[in-house]
Amino acid sequence: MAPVPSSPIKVGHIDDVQELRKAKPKTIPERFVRDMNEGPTLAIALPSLSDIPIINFSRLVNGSKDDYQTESLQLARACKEWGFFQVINHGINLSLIESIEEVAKNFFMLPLEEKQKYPMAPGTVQGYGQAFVFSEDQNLDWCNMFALGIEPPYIRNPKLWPIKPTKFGETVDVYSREVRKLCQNLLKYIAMTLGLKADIFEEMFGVAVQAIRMNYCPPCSRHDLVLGLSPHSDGSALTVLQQGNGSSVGLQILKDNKWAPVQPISNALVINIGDTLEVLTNGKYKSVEHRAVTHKEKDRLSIVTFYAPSYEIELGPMPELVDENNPCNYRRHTHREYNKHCN
Ligand SMILES: O=C(O)CCC(=O)C(=O)O
Ligand SMILES: [Fe+2]
Repeated sequence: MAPVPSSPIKVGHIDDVQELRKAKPKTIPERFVRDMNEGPTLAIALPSLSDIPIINFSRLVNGSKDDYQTESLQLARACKEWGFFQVINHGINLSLIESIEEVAKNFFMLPLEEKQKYPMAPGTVQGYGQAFVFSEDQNLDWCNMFALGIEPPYIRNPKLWPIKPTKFGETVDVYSREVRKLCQNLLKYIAMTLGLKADIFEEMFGVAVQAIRMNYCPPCSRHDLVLGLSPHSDGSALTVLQQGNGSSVGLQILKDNKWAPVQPISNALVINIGDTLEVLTNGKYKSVEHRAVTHKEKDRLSIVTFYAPSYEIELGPMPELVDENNPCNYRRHTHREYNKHCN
């Protein structure tokens, strides 16, 4: 997570979107209104469920040699051509998937005063509010967010850990430990698809940085005018995204310069390659832009884990992936340096 900026910044008035929704304003406040004609359009031939690669994790871990090879090829294709995939049989207990969703939803349903006990200070990324608002004239997303630093322990801010719902902290901790293991394992299989030794990333990353963000987008009567989450790519190495059961279809990823919706698969997790892995792989694996749209009647919850190397590690394309046919495409930087500019 980005360090706290040293000078205070002015972000202007930020409406809480759940409160706005309750107040049913006749028009959407201007700061939320986006120019939907700007940028890429929605894909006409929408991808079907099977288009965005699905990785059966248990076949990578416990499958026969053939299973492993098929799945591993699929994983390589996903990282190269899509930057996104959905992982099934990931080994995280269904009850934990349900519990994190329940505590997240219950948190967002608390009265505003309760949630505001954990405010996200302007320019910072932990607590309740809207992340990435850095100026008074910036557009806002139709989304409430709650974010916490998880690992290493020094990025935790105990004052921002809610005491309600009662099981919140405990559930976030248990869930985050499981997701951390999944990230470490996925990175092993990803390394092997590149012909690298399995623990290359683990050795390189030091004590990896991990953060969780919960996004809640209430329905919006003018969903054609607002965005749940602006287009961005993630600064992480890997991102693990859990889409709420019964939530509206909101995530869209950029594919061939068109927005392609990701159809949720029950109990699956969506994984995407972040900027850090794109740099390390010298651009072989892609960090793809994505956004979230809102729905007229349905709300949407997503629970997102960002997994990245320690802030102190210097990052650049791995020498194994640079040669005369693949010249170095990125300059070296530390993860901390990178986080000053983006997330
Ligand atoms: O809510 C989603 O589907 C997208 C979340 C996301 O991209 C993020 O939090 O970085
Ligand atoms: Fe993202």
